[in-house]
Amino acid sequence: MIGKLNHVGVATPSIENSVAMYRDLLGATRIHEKFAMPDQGVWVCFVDLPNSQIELIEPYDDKSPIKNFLAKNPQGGQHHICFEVKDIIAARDEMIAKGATVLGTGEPRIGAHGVPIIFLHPKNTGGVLVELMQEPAHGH
Ligand SMILES: CC[C@H](C(=O)O)C(=O)SCCNC(=O)CCNC(=O)[C@H](O)C(C)(C)COP(=O)(O)OP(=O)(O)OC[C@H]1O[C@@H](n2cnc3c(N)ncnc32)[C@H](O)[C@@H]1OP(=O)(O)O
Ligand SMILES: [Co+2]
Repeated sequence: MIGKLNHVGVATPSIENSVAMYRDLLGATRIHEKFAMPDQGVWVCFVDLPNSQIELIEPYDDKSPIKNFLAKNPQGGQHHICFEVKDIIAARDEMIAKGATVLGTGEPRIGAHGVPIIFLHPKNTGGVLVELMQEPAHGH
C-alpha cells in the first residue's frame, strides 16, 4: 500500500537555524521559503533532495502538536516519515480495519503539499510517527 517516501519530517525550534545548517553545513541548494500552517500548528519549510524532501517544522503556537516533542528534544530531531498512497480514504479505512489508531478525528486534513493526509499513532508503527499522504496528481 505505501508508495514513495514523500518526506522526512524534522522538528526544530528554529527553521531559520535549521535552514542555515542544511545550506551551510550539508550543502543543500534547493531550500524553499517557510510558510505557516496555523490549522496544523506549524511553520513548514521544505528542503528539496534528488529523491525526496526534508520537511522542517517549527511550532506555530503553544497548541502546536510538536510542542511536547520539542520539550523532550530541545534541539529538535527526526519527527515523522511520510509515505504517499494512491487513495488516502482507502488507506485510512484499511489502517482502521487493521487496528491502527488514526490520529485526530480520523478524517484526512489538507497537508503541506495541499493534498489530504492522515497520521498513524506511533504505538502502531514501531515507535515511528507515520504520515500517509494522497499521492499528488502531478508527482511531488
Ligand atoms: C500537516 C503539515 C505537515 C505535512 O506534512 O503536511 C506535517 O507533517 S505537520 C507534523 C506535525 N503534526 C503532527 O505531528 C500531527 C500528528 N501528531 C500528533 O497528533 C501528536 O504529535 C502525537 C499524538 C503523535 C504525540 O502527541 P504528544 O507528543 O503531545 O503526546 P505524548 O507526549 O503523550 O506522546 C504520546 C506517545 O507518542 C510518542 N511520540 C510523540 N511524538 C512522537 C514522534 N514524533 N515519533 C515517535 N513517537 C512519538 C511519545 O513518546 C509518547 O510515547 P509513550 O511511549 O507513551 O511515552
Ligand atoms: Co509531514
